[in-house]
Amino acid sequence: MTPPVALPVALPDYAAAAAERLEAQARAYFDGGAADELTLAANLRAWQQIGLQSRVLRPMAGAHTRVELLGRTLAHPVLLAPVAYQRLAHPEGELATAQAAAALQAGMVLSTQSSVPVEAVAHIMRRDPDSGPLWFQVYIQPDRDFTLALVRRAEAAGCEALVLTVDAPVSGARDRERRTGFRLPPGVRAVHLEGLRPPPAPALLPGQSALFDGLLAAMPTWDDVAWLVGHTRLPVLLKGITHPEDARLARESGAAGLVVSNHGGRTLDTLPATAELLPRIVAAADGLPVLVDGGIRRGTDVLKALGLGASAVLVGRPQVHALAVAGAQGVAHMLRLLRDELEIAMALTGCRCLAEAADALSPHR
Ligand SMILES: Cc1cc2nc3c(=O)[nH]c(=O)nc-3n(C[C@H](O)[C@H](O)[C@H](O)COP(=O)(O)O)c2cc1C
Ligand SMILES: CCCCCCC(=O)C(=O)O
Repeated sequence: MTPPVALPVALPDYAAAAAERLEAQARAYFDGGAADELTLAANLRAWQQIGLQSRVLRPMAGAHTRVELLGRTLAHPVLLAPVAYQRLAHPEGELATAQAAAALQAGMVLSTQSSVPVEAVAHIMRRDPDSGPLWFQVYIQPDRDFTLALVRRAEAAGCEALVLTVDAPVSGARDRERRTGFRLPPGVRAVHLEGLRPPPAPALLPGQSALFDGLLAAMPTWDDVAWLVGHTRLPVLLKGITHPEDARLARESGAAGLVVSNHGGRTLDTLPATAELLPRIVAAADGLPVLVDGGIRRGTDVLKALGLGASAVLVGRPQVHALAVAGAQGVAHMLRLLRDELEIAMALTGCRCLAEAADALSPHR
């Protein structure tokens, strides 16, 4: 007899089921972190270690999960983080993810390194009048004109914000990927970067570093943030902020919001967990909306993040796990699970709206 197929009932179930389906290289790419993966593990653990406080007998009729973000009312505070190359997980890739995001009214941030073009993803999101916003994640390329042309495509497609990722001028030491010899298979590519020519390799003088004087010489600085803000009508959020002083510089450069992120533990290993970093960044942001990602796997994690001052959260890996297991339906189910868990957590903490989330945190945490 065939054993019954266990239906995922929580996000970790999708991670386990995806691990059985994905080939070793894709799994290393999606699940891996940098080096010893200490930050990757810390992200998960830190949310778990924050306690909540229950409240009883509160009237909950009319309670809701709505939040205000960049001038829009969102049905709930969960967005899909930019995750590159989703066609590695499922043939429909980001198109399936967009279908799910639209159905579950979740905002979606499309990666510069998406395996499906922004126009096609925007078309899917637009078909649903209740869909959440589509934002476009930008990696500034050495060729600034190329970057700007990509920004124009995102604007024309109807994206409502740009998310400039600033924490990955270079890939982290991705040991897991290297152990499997990770390579993109034929047919999966960064479609937005087609036609981008790598800059000519500079002739290095003796003693110069191929990283600092080669690759990084054309990488963005704070001046480029101001440049991007000045060249688009869209709000620009900076993703990858972990230091309060960088939060201040981001405000000065014209950022409309921040994402506290350590790239899901994929860049600098031993960075603290985002749950630990969040309160100081919220304080330094001085009213700018602050989003957070990294290790969000439970509705209770979402409530804790909002309790610590985040305006919304993003989930990364869970979307590709669910995509690998059941395509668009899987991603929609994963989002539904997270939202249901958030509502349960709010009910049990007596939290009628997310503006009250701070009261849900345990004073003993
Ligand atoms: C496979 C994978 C690809 C990613 N690609 C991008 C990307 O293209 N751009 C970006 O800004 N962040 C990227 N990230 C980072 C996510 O946006 C997000 O910060 C991180 O996944 C959040 O942690 P979580 O996976 O624990 O939810 C990627 C993460 C993963 C796991
Ligand atoms: C130089 C870093 C490029 C990484 C592109 C995709 C990504 O952000 C990730 O895999 O993580």
